[in-house]
Amino acid sequence: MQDFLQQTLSGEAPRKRRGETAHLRWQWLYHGILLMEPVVPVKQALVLSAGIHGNETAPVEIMNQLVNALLRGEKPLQQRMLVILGNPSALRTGKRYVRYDINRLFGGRWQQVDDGDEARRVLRLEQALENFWLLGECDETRWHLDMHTAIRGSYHPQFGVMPQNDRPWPPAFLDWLAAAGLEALVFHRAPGGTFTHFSCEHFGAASCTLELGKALPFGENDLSQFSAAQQALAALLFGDPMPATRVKPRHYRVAQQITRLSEHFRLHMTPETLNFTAFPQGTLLAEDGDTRYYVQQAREYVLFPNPGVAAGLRAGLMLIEEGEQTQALPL
Ligand SMILES: O=C(O)CCC(=O)N[C@@H](CCC(=O)O)C(=O)O
Ligand SMILES: [Zn+2]
Repeated sequence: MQDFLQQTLSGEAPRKRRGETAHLRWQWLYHGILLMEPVVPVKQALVLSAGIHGNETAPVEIMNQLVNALLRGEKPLQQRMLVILGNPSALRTGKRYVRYDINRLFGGRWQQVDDGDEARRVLRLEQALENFWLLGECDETRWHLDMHTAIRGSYHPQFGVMPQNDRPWPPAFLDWLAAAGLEALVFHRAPGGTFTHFSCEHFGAASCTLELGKALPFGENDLSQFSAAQQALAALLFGDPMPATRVKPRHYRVAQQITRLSEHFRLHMTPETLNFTAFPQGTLLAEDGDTRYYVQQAREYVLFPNPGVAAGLRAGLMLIEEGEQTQALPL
């Protein structure tokens, strides 16, 4: 196999399903799912995924360059690695999803939608992770980097969303995210069916959804904007030098979720509102029939505002910055 992305987009299985270079063995497991293992055993196991949303192409291009360099034998591999292109059908159409947003279906939620390609794909990805982590040694470190791009522009162009739990994050993981150029980290406690929540909750992985700029079609991305992330990935995968950390990421946590409940949902933000726009306490953010969403804390920042989601799904998150005053001020 010469090009993992082209192979995946073709919808065909490769003629040769396994192979090796001087540094590694690879095995094509299924469409968009590739196992790569160094010939010398290692103690790190990484799941690297992109294309969970079919219109988020920059991370797919970045990942494909790295993987193809490994397939050509040009680079050594420092991790046992499962490489995933999440939703091949959506990648082919250039749409976020075909029928269901698969990043809301992990953790068994795929069972709640009518049978379809995307529900089966989530089951396939859950099983792939299970096999991958089960194969490993129990003292392996487990990281999952799921790379996306955002629909809107952002005051922090590159940032991470991380499932929050009571375990401390490994310092090496936080250092890597900072070196990758993430300006902000958003900690989110409520599981929302995302891939990173699933890998963190079920396998104890250190997991992060990386948001690398704005969603654009294939061929329109300026990958030079992501040089820190590319270099940090090359350091992780190949053992290249780590880029210097330019800024320490700011930390936010989710204060409330805005949910679209019905077709009456109204979001009181313009299409130009950027991610991390701040709103003062008392601002009416959205309404849906009798339900109204207001800013509750002294100041909250919006993330992923999207009035067009299906009923029952997240239409935005409201954040507070760690260290800022979190008490509601008197009105
Ligand atoms: O820009 C948007 O509205 C969505 C970008 C995106 O796909 N973000 C992920 C975040 C996943 C997480 O919360 O960890 C998503 O919405 O699935
Ligand atoms: Zn996405």
